[in-house]
Amino acid sequence: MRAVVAAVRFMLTHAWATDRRRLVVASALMTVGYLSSPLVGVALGALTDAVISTDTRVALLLAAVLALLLVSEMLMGHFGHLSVVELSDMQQLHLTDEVTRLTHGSTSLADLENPARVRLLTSVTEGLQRVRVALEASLQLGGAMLQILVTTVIMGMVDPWLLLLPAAALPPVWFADRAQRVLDRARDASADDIRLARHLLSMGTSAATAKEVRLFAAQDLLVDRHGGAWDRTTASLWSAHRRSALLRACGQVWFALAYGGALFVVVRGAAAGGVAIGQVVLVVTLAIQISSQVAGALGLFGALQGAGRTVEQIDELRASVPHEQPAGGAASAPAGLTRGLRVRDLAFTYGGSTRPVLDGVDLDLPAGRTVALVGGNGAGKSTLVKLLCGLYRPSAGSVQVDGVDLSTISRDDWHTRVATLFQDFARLELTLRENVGIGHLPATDDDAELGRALDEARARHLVERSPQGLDQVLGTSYDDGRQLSGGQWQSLGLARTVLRPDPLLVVLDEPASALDAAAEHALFERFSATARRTASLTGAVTVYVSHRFSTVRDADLIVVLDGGKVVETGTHDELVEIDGAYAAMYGLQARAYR
Ligand SMILES: Nc1ncnc2c1ncn2[C@@H]1O[C@H](COP(=O)(O)OP(=O)(O)OP(=O)(O)O)[C@@H](O)[C@H]1O
Repeated sequence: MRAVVAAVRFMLTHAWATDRRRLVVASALMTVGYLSSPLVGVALGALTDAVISTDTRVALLLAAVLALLLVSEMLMGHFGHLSVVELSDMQQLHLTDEVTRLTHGSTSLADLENPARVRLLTSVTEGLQRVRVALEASLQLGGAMLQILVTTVIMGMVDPWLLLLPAAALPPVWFADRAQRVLDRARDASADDIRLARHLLSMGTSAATAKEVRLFAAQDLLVDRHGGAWDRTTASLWSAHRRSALLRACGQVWFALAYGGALFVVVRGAAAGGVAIGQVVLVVTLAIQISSQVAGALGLFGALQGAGRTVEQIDELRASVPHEQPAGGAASAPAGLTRGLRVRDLAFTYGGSTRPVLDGVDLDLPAGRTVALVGGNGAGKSTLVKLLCGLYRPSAGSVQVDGVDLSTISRDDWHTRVATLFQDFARLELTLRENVGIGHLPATDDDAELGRALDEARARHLVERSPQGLDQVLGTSYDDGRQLSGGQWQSLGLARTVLRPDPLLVVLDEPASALDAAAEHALFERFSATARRTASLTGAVTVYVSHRFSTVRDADLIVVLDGGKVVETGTHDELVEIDGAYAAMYGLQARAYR
């Protein structure tokens, strides 16, 4: 019941704010349509009496009224639907926009990796389809309630016992409520399988993964797993639908018994001579109507319960995203760095795990310097980088920005001062302009600024060789889209990074893993020039993660991580001198290249 109230309140408030004239017109048309049905019963009863008393003039008049009422009953709902359909589309669009905004609203990656939140998002996106019909269902439910009320009053005027008939509809409402909950629980429980099925489908159909799928001949596996996920989902939903239908049937059987009782009351009255034939016709007509009215209202009730659940889940999503308070703290990031970044006794454990990935990390990353993070797979390099970027909150300890705890700085503000290029940077199937402009959105329409970034990244030729220039769409999904090679995408990624104005932290996390050693060296040379310029302007710290020691050796400071702890720090020469973990890794790679 609570979900129905939530749905009706949301739909009507939103429709009123969007287009109140259309809402009023739709409500009026539907009300006229719904009220026509009980009036048909009244006209039919009166017509019967007029025919029996051979009053032809009244009978003809009533026949005309009856015809009008029947036409109105058929057409008003249709015109009501036409006036409300556009509003319904606008509502669904509004909610879809809001869900998209809420999905992007959380600045912490941990929220996106939280299984409960991911499940909630799946249920909400599935439920958005149901919301589309909810405005019309709200108006129809209002009309149906009015219709039942008018029908009851008319029947009560024939025999007060008949006033009890609509009360007999309460148990079916209760059963319908239970039935809907059974369905909702099954839908929520299937959210993981639905997500898995979608993921498997996109793996098989997206160009990015299709080559591996084909080369590993994994199509059958994907199809089987996809089928399995859908089988589990449909089995669970079918079983829920069966239980739900049984519950609804219990309510309907109950109502059928009450309906039979009502007819018995009237027929007995007619047999005793206390009820006119016209009134018997009236009650039989209304009693037939009321059973379909109650069944219709129950159906609408179910649809609104589903939509209301989605509206409540969107509220849950809204509550989980901090809106009023800026994420992180209220302080602004400094204009420039003089001391640099300090990491103090930092520990981090991923949600759902008890094992810390970083533990007791202490580091000084001096302003204006280049720092390389090295270590074996899973040592914690990327995690440390994400903590420096403010994408995760530390489990213990702190990151300090010129002595100010990063957790007290507004996260949005900090993010505008961080320039990154990750190994899995986003390759957007949008225009070349947008792919670079996302590094600093205000510059998206500034061709000169984009040109500067593209020059620094040595990617200008990509624009020159594209028929549409900066407005060339990238990717293979569109007819006129242009696909780029791995290295060309990398150059665009770099242009995006250098477009960021005045960064305080520049991060390159294995951006060149797809490049050969010479290309990686060229990339870092280009990047070092930019890093030096940025460092002189803002004292920015540049952190890069790489497994290529030919690149690493040029860093001002090298940090060696192992098992989530810092095991060595120093320059290349110092670390070779110590002859520890770094020297061993460097020696191994140097021998391999000899
Ligand atoms: N999102 C995540 N959720 C849970 N555990 C994670 C997540 N990301 C990484 N880990 C775990 O944290 C540990 C450190 O991973 P991280 O990616 O920081 O290592 P890395 O040093 O960058 O490794 P590589 O050189 O292989 O990229 C690994 O054991 C990994 O399994």
